[in-house]
Amino acid sequence: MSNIDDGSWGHLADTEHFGRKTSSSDVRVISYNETTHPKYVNYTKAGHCMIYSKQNEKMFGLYDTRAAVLMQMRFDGYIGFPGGLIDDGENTVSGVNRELVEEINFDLEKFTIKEEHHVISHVNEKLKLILHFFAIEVPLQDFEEMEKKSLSAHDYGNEVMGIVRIPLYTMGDGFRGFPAFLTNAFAGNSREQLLQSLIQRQIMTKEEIERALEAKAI
Ligand SMILES: O=c1[nH]cnc2c1ncn2[C@@H]1O[C@H](COP(=O)(O)OP(=O)(O)O)[C@@H](O)[C@H]1O
Ligand SMILES: [Mn+2]
Ligand SMILES: [Mn+2]
Ligand SMILES: [Mn+2]
Repeated sequence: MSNIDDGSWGHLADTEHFGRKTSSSDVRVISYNETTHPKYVNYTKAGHCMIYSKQNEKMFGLYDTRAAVLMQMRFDGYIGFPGGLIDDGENTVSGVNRELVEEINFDLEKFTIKEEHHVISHVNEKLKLILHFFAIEVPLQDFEEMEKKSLSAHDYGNEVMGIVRIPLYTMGDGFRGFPAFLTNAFAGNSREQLLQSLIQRQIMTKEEIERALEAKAI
């Protein structure tokens, strides 16, 4: 008998409310250095990172793969990026690097997330939560190495239920592939972070993203 109905959150209780779905109206873009303003000193900060490797392979000889992009199936059933809550007093990028080591066994000897990898930050006034987002491009060989190493990450099998690559192509029926992927439940504002960075890192055009968002299963 599963224990989901005992209502307890255990040690998760102090952060579980951050995981609840919020409407996009509660979240607005904020500049990275604005987040260092004293009024945000009591806000909880989180940082997540998109690791990707551009590639021009054709899937089944038909569909442009564009890039290998790493996301994860989380313990809460949402899809999200590796990363997490920055500890009190912890430097933001140090916190992101720590979370990447915990969650995907990131090799800090090879790559470290720096402020130059920053893509966008959002603030959720309601939750008093700031969500920093980074993206780092790596060679495909290193990307594949990371995927393998992620299986022996400390949080593999608890916070992280596995990693996924994202299908960035749209198949013949106009829906399966990327549009179908976007119908998943996403953690925090990770869906927005994904779309923003695909455009910013020139993996997809704004028009392609809009088409994917409008596509309907037939
Ligand atoms: O990929 C993401 N992008 C943006 N926000 C996320 C992502 N994953 C989770 N979040 C939000 O940030 C909060 C903390 O992230 P996470 O659950 O990864 O922390 P942890 O790894 O330290 O436990 C989550 O409760 C959720 O609201
Ligand atoms: Mn954490
Ligand atoms: Mn974590
Ligand atoms: Mn996490």
